[in-house]
Amino acid sequence: MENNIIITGAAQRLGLHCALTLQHAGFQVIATYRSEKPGLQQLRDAGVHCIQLDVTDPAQLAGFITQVKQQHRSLRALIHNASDWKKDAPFNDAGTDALAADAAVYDAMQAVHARAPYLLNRAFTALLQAHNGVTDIIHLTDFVASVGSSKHMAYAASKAALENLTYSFARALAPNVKVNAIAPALLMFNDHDDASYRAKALQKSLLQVEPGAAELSSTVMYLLNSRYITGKVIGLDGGRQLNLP
Ligand SMILES: NC(=O)C1=CN([C@@H]2O[C@H](COP(=O)(O)OP(=O)(O)OC[C@H]3O[C@@H](n4cnc5c(N)ncnc54)[C@H](OP(=O)(O)O)[C@@H]3O)[C@@H](O)[C@H]2O)C=CC1
Ligand SMILES: Nc1nc2c(c(=O)[nH]1)N=C([C@H](O)[C@@H](O)CO)CN2
Repeated sequence: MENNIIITGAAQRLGLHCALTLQHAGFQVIATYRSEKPGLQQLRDAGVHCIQLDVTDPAQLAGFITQVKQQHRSLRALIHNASDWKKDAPFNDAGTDALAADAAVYDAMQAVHARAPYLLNRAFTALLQAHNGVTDIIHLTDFVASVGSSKHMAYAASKAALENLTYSFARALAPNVKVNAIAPALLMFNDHDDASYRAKALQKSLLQVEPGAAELSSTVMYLLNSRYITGKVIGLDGGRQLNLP
């Protein structure tokens, strides 16, 4: 029986760890990636089918959907991990190009975090429903979807849109397909994060730790193994919402 799982943006960091975890757990992982990364060799060595895909490119998205439908009769899960953590452009209401800069950031965030999951979920609904047994859609959102962000407004708004799509698809696709979101706060720093940033970021949660990629992968496995969770947002945030002054 096919046990295919698609995960997007899986060439590095959280997505890479998750794709390898799923493959080693016996699923047949289809990992999409935008640009070549060292992690792709690990995926290929593990037997993961890697497909190049910019989820914001209409032609590439259409081609990917066609390819998957031609090669597979069903899907066990669809995991939307691909993401771009873009900062808002600096406030510059005097500049003539400010509007263009703001529009570019806003459109890019909506395209990767909301438009692409919406289109892929609808394109693959039949494959998810064709699987023998319960199936899953998992959206990677963010803690800031619920509280906003002063420096990543467009990013946070797009993750909030994805969070809302969780509710809509959960209602539309039950009972065969479970649809949930995972909303991390800090899971993994970036290499360029300096000591000051890291200290400040750790202070934001009650638990004050950087848990790493395994925290996400184990939560994905938990959702895949659940028979009774749908329409939920699972917060992986160290108690950040309670870390109040
Ligand atoms: N790391 C953390 O602490 C947190 C992560 N999250 C969320 O968890 C998920 C994984 O996080 P993380 O591993 O840090 O993510 P990354 O920032 O490492 O990005 C994941 C991948 O998304 C790919 N990507 C970006 N834009 C596109 C696109 N248009 N089409 C296809 N792929 C694209 C990137 O490809 P490329 O390399 O080519 O740019 C990258 O490999 C994300 O959704 C993120 O928002 C939320 C809160 C905290
Ligand atoms: N696509 C990404 N989204 C986010 C990242 C990241 O590295 N890539 N990182 C964060 C931060 O860890 C934040 O949660 C804490 O500073 C948020 N989103």
